[in-house]
Amino acid sequence: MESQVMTNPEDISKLYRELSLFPSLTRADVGPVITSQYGGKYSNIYTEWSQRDLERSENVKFCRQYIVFHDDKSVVYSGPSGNCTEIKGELLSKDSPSGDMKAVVRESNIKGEDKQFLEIWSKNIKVKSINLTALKKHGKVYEDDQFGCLVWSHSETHLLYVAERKRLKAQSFFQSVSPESCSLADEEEGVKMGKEEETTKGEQFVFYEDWGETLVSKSSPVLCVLDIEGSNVSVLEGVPDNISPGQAFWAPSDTGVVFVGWWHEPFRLGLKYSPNRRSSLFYVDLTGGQCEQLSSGSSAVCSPKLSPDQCRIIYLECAVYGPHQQCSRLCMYDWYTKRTSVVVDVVKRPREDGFAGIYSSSLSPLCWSADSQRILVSCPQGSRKDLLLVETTTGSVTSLTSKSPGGSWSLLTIERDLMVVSWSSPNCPPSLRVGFLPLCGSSEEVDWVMLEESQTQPDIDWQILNFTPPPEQDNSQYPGLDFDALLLKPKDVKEGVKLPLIVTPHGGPHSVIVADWLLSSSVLCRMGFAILLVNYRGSIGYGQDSILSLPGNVGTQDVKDVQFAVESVLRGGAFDEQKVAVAGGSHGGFVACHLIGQYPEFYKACVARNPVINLASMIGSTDIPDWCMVEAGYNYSTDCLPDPAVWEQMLNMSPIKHVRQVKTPVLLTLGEDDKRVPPKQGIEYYRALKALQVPVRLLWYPGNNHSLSKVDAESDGFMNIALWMTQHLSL
Ligand SMILES: CC(=O)N[C@@H](C)C(=O)N[C@@H](C)C(=O)O
Repeated sequence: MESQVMTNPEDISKLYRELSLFPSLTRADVGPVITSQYGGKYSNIYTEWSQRDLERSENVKFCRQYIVFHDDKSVVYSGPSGNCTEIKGELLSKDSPSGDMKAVVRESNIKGEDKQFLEIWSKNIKVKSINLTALKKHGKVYEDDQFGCLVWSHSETHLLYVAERKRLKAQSFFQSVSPESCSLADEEEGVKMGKEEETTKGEQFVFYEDWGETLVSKSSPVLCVLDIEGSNVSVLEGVPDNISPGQAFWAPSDTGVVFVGWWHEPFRLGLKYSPNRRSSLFYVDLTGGQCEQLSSGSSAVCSPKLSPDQCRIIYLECAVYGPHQQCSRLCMYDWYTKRTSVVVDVVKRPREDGFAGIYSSSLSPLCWSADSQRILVSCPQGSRKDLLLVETTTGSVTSLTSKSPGGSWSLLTIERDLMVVSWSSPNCPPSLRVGFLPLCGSSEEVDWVMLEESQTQPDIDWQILNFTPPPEQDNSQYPGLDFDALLLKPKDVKEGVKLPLIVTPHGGPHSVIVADWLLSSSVLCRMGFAILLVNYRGSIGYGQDSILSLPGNVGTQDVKDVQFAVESVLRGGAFDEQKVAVAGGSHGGFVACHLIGQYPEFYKACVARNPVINLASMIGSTDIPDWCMVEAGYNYSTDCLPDPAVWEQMLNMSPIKHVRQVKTPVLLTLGEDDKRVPPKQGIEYYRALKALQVPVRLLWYPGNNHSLSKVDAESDGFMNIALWMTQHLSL
């Protein structure tokens, strides 16, 4: 049969290089309203983008500003102001509320040592640069999305951030005290500060727990405040010792600080992709150091945001343990009445109007309407990501984008009702758009204005397919659930050509693939493959029942859904059933390895990134042992001890159980530093396949964690995957 797939490595790498140029939006801030001398009103919009730089093997961050003239209801004129500028060394940055100042946390390597500085900029002057490393009030500043923040007080006199708690310098019992033992830089700083650094003996090899995948060496965060005038940093007192604080902001009138506190006793569990960790909202008073718990303490909360009128805090809440990502509750705490209300509850099944619930672990940095009555949330609704508008008094939810072209809408910010969003789809890289929020009660559509267009890829065709599982595969506890898949295929297919098909189940398993710009899928599609991305039952975005239907059924329900979707698509006749491959990462790798074990003749090539191979052996080494038990159908508690019956069940549900049947050549891509699904999982599969003489190739990426997303690992991984597919599908 004739093939139209690109097979030459030079051509493939050229195509990858071309499509990897498209940047993604990571942040936008709207500046204050300025009235021009002619009476026109405008605001500057600051945006940050991220782009792969294959030459430098790194992701580069750059910014670009735009000017938007408006009349508070609609955009009158807009355009870029100046070109892009690369941002280097900035860990965090934030303009003050008035827009007059900017704070930056910067890391700089001075004489071979990394130092952190907190800078204050005003007009064209860096007015302060405080050497946080030399101050030794705390360890490294947290720059991550989980705990990190950099927040101006309402008065613009103080800054709040999170850093690692200060640890005494550990020394050997046999350390001889000599001037050479401390570095010159330390000595100079010690002299400047007028004090010697305190040390402790016998603590050198003490184990410090951390918060797991992507949060390695983040163990005991503390809240820190800079008094800008006095250049004085203090670590806030009053936060309970058994709590790790983060996501902090200033309380109304700057009387104290509100934060999320995660309990870390009896031990820490991984937080990444895991918003189901016991946590609460807290308030710590600045004067007395008194700490008050604002939410129940029996749930998991995240992403609190204060309303513009400083009266209410909106936040997300879900159950502790259970599926790692679930349908969230949107809750509101009234600062003055101290009452909490549930604005939007968990949705079990999608409603008539299409609303399927809130699936998010972070609201955008600003998400309130100017009247402090409404909230904007961008989250998956089935296989698309929509912008939802929530009325906080009634809890009514309307979609601002469901009637717009399919794709993915992500809210970057909203300020004085001017929304800044990123939109993309499988054949269109991210574009930047702005639009005004319609007035309360109005059914007007948003008039989106494009600030930065992107290049549509006319050669890529995509659609969302819906599947109803056959009656024998219906879930008796959660009957009548269906699921979706995204299908990408080359637009122009020559007469008589049947396309090879790559099947991709996502990870999680409680996550989803939305109709977004997906680099590797778009390159594979441009090479000539069709790609089927399956949102099997258990994915988020389809109601809580769908999520709950999977735990206890992994390795069967998810696997059968994917196989059903593939076989249904093949029946259409457009694809070559002798050229079907499967590729997935993490739980997606678990599903992929199950598929080649359970359907040994079906798949001609398999790729698995950091796959879950054996739940029973993973539980002792992952940062999320609870996940292994929950997905195997058990409840988890921190005092669970090994139980042979549970281990047997976990083994029976794992892909390793079916390895003897495997015939498909397998490419494994593993991250040496993966804390989530440790690479020993992949090695277990590799050894079994070797013993069974099944073709297997293992790629080992040092310095990479679970996502294998460093630019060199990602690009090398892509090339190897593409060539593995072309080789084993005999293209
Ligand atoms: C909750 C979680 O991290 N689960 C992993 C086993 C997983 O499947 N991760 C997904 C998100 C991935 O694609 O890496």
